[in-house]
Amino acid sequence: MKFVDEANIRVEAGDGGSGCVSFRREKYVPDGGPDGGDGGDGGSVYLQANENLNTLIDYRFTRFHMAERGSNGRGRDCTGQGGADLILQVPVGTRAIDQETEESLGDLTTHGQKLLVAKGGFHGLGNTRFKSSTNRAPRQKTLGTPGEVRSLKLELLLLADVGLLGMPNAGKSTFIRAVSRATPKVADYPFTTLVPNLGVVNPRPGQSFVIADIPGLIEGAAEGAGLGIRFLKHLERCRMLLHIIDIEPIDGSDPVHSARAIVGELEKYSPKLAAKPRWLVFNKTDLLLEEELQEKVDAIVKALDWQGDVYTMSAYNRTGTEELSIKMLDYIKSIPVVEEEVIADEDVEFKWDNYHQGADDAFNEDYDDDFDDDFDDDDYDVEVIYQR
Ligand SMILES: Nc1nc2c(ncn2[C@@H]2O[C@H](COP(=O)(O)OP(=O)(O)OP(=O)(O)O)[C@@H](O)[C@H]2O)c(=O)[nH]1
Ligand SMILES: [Mg+2]
Repeated sequence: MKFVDEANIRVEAGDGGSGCVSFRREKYVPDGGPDGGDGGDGGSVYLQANENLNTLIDYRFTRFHMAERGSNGRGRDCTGQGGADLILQVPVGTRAIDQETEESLGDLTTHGQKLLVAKGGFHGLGNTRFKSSTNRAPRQKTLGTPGEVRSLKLELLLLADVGLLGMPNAGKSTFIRAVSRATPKVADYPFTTLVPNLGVVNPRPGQSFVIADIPGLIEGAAEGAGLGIRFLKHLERCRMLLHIIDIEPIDGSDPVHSARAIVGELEKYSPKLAAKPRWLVFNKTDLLLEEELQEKVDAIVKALDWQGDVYTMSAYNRTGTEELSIKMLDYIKSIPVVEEEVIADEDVEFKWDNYHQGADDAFNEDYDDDFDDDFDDDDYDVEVIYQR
């Protein structure tokens, strides 16, 4: 299945239905009062997280999504029907960004979570709402307000506890293969991994965590070198990072230089991500003799002036990988869960009182005392008068 982690869509909420101007006309009731109903509210557009989905591919094909318009009000005090909401299902881990303002509207991190992305229009008022002691046959009504329209960028962020970081060929995919059932491609050329992979690591029965393998980073990635840094966004929700360093690069490059480059790119991408707990893991220990190994590790750690945790492993031979998994599990359990900032579902609240108040004031200004039977030409389009 193709892995799509970004999609641009346009969402349009429904407009509110207009109010109606109508008067009660029945046999023996020749001059009944106003009975024009309000319009219905327009439908809103929501995103809803669904754990059964894992890509945004559908949104590449269908880009326009519209909720229903509210119906207009009708005579006999009939309120127009509200437009149905449109609920778009997206994978858990989706982030919605407003393309114009670049503002994040929210993250959908739990199954079933809903996020309002375009609010439906408010309904217009029928002429019944405008009746008063001084105006018993009002011919005012209001139009519904337009629904919100937004261009959205959807981004799927993988939800993993541990993120793997490192140069191409460091052995990230080999590591995830060693500790989980994930089987990403492994090869001796850079940029083997082109899309992120997730693996579930199960070091002890009933206890597991998720690890994310992303494409390798190189110097200048922030400026677009290699595959760039866009995959780093998948590490934003990780609780810790594992920086994998090839201790004996086949191309003879300096591991210290490479490690610094990775940290530099990380900082350029996001200081918040760079501040996450990070462990150094030296891979490919099988290529060195034991004494040589310790010496080299010490030298690199010293050159990097690294104070944090250091581990060594051979992902290929699977030496040291199990111990590392157990250490990660214990560490993840020991750190408090940082609650994701969940933007609460916004209630669609309509300020009926004020709205009505405003209409009333406008009416009082124009129509005080002497009743004027003129009405706007606009009113004709929904005027309904029942006569028998
Ligand atoms: N000798 C030895 N080779 C290893 C070890 N781990 C990985 N390799 C080799 O290193 C090469 C690259 O491994 P990958 O796992 O594809 O590296 P990667 O970090 O995922 O690379 P990209 O996906 O390109 O970023 C492969 O040829 C692996 O067989 C190890 O522990 N020892
Ligand atoms: Mg890889």
